[in-house]
Amino acid sequence: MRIDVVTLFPDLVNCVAGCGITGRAVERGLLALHCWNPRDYTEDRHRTVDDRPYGGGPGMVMKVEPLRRAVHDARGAAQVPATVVNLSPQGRRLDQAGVRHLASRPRLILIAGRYEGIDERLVELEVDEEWSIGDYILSGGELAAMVVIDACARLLPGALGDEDSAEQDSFTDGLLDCPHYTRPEVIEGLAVPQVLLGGHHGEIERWRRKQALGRTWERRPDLLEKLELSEADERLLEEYRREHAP
Ligand SMILES: Nc1nonc1C(=O)N1CCN(Cc2ccccn2)CC1
Repeated sequence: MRIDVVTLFPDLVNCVAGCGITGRAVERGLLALHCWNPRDYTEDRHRTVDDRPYGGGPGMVMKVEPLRRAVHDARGAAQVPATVVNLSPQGRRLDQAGVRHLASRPRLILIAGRYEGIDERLVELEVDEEWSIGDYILSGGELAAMVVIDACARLLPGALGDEDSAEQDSFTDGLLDCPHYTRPEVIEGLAVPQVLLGGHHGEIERWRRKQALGRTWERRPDLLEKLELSEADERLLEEYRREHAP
């Protein structure tokens, strides 16, 4: 998978290529990451990428031309056609289904805007999809782009080692994760649940599934409403509810 990012801060975005699962995906050739700086596509001596908004108002707006030239060169850097994505609070809210959709594209060009935003005509001329990583305002699209890069990289075949794929599995079925514990067995009087110490794998899996169902019910009932639970899951959840009734 190739991801190009149009950004005024390539050093920030390139951090994902240097460590962790994303760094390993790049090392293994699973993911190619390239940044394109609109400032390199300016033609004035001040290298201007933004300007005042028509109609007045606070802040600055990113100009079309430098962005468009950067997108054009990003498109031309590889044969495979790209899906151009603008990261913006106005975009569709990103969830795991959205990540699966984006990770299924052979190429993405992510536009990381700054300031008050980008001239709407760039969106009309070049952007295929707009995505938001959440209903809050960042200082720019770079962190949002890095979230997309990380979440997509984890879905690339071969990106996760065994130690990571379990974590991925626990989220792909739409439930929150169960609690996790490691040594020592007791901290400040808080003991690890006995079932996890007994070595009975069937019981451990049952307990973990029940905890995942129960925590989802308690913390994110909206996620549970989207799921068709099996009869076994319904029974486990009912057991959890009985055990945790206020
Ligand atoms: N939340 C988010 N999920 O994706 N991106 C964000 C996010 O907050 N930002 C900050 C503002 N940037 C510039 C901007 C402002 C207004 C309209 C379009 N672009 C984009 C990226």
